[in-house]
Amino acid sequence: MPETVARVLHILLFIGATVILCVWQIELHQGVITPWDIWMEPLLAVIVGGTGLVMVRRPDLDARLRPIPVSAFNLYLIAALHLTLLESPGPEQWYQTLTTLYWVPLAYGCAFVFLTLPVALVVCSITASAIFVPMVLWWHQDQLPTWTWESGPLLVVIALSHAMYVLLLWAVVKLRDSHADASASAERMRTLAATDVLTGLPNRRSMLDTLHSTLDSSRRADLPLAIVLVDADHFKAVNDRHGHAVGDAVLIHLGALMRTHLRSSDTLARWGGEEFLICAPGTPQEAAREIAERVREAVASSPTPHGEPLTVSLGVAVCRDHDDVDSLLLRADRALYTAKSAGRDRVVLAAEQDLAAPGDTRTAPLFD
Ligand SMILES: Nc1nc2c(ncn2[C@@H]2O[C@H](COP(=O)(O)OP(=O)(O)OP(=O)(O)O)[C@@H](O)[C@H]2O)c(=O)[nH]1
Repeated sequence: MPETVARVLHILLFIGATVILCVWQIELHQGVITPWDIWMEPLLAVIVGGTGLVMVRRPDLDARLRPIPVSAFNLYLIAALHLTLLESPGPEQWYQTLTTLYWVPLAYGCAFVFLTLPVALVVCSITASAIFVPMVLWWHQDQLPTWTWESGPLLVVIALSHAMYVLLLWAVVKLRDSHADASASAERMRTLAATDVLTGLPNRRSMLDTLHSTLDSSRRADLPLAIVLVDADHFKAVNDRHGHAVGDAVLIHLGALMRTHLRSSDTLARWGGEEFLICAPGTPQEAAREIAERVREAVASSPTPHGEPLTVSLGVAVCRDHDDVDSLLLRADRALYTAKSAGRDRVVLAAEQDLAAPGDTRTAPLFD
């Protein structure tokens, strides 16, 4: 996102420099250019385009460079207007004043696009004051000789329209910021809703979404999908002996430890209580067994927060043709149950267990 913003600003600067050069050429050819614009317009184009170039080459300087084209543009307009009023008292003053004034809202816009809101407001106030205060004073003292009596009301109308531009820009920036805030807090809420508070891992709800989408994509790509249900052994005893807080610390340790032994493409979630679930896309049966064994060994051999040995039992299921998420989970759960019954601290594959006990109909409730 910040790169997109930077790219848009670079494009704006290059287009801005090109437009200034076009205006310079048109005014030169039509003979309506002022003596100062003969050099001020190309100088402005060089500053604007040059800043864009430096920004592209040195993105680290972006924030420091942003005020340069904005200040140059605003200062140019203030200078051009004052020079027009002081140095060009002929009939062309009217034309030159108005052509300068209609560029000023663009300078306000640049301030809001390139600078922070408070700085932009300060820049716009300075520009508007530097333009309108002397003009009104001169008009009031009848020092604008070629202007007719309509000049006064016209000045007021233009000043009001400029105030409206600034107000509108302020409103747009405020709306944009509040939209960005709302998007960020919606994103935060989405993350919170999908995260287990204790371990920071994806929670059951989020894992169910992952399972459904991974099953679909694995089917489409004709890739194997394995899941591993992991359950801490005798965890109740940890709580009973060391207290719930230590039990919590053990669960956090378990989640972090297992995460380090999985690929980045695998998802590890807290499935509930002392149960974790691994979703391993693109994993056939033997590889799934290896993952489960690796996790089991890592847990058994790592120091624990409560200073006692900790083991886990694991049930592995690889998706078959007719499996859906529920049946896959059920097979992993049965394999885990077998691992527990067989003495814990072991890995059981659903496929082996299906063969060994085809009549097993244990159907523990899997979903809340
Ligand atoms: N500290 C802590 N304990 C939890 C949490 N969630 C579940 N538990 C505890 O985990 C224990 C699970 O106990 P059991 O279901 O009997 O299982 P177990 O003692 O691990 O025995 P087996 O699974 O049969 O090896 C219970 O005492 C729960 O209170 C949690 O978030 N924090």
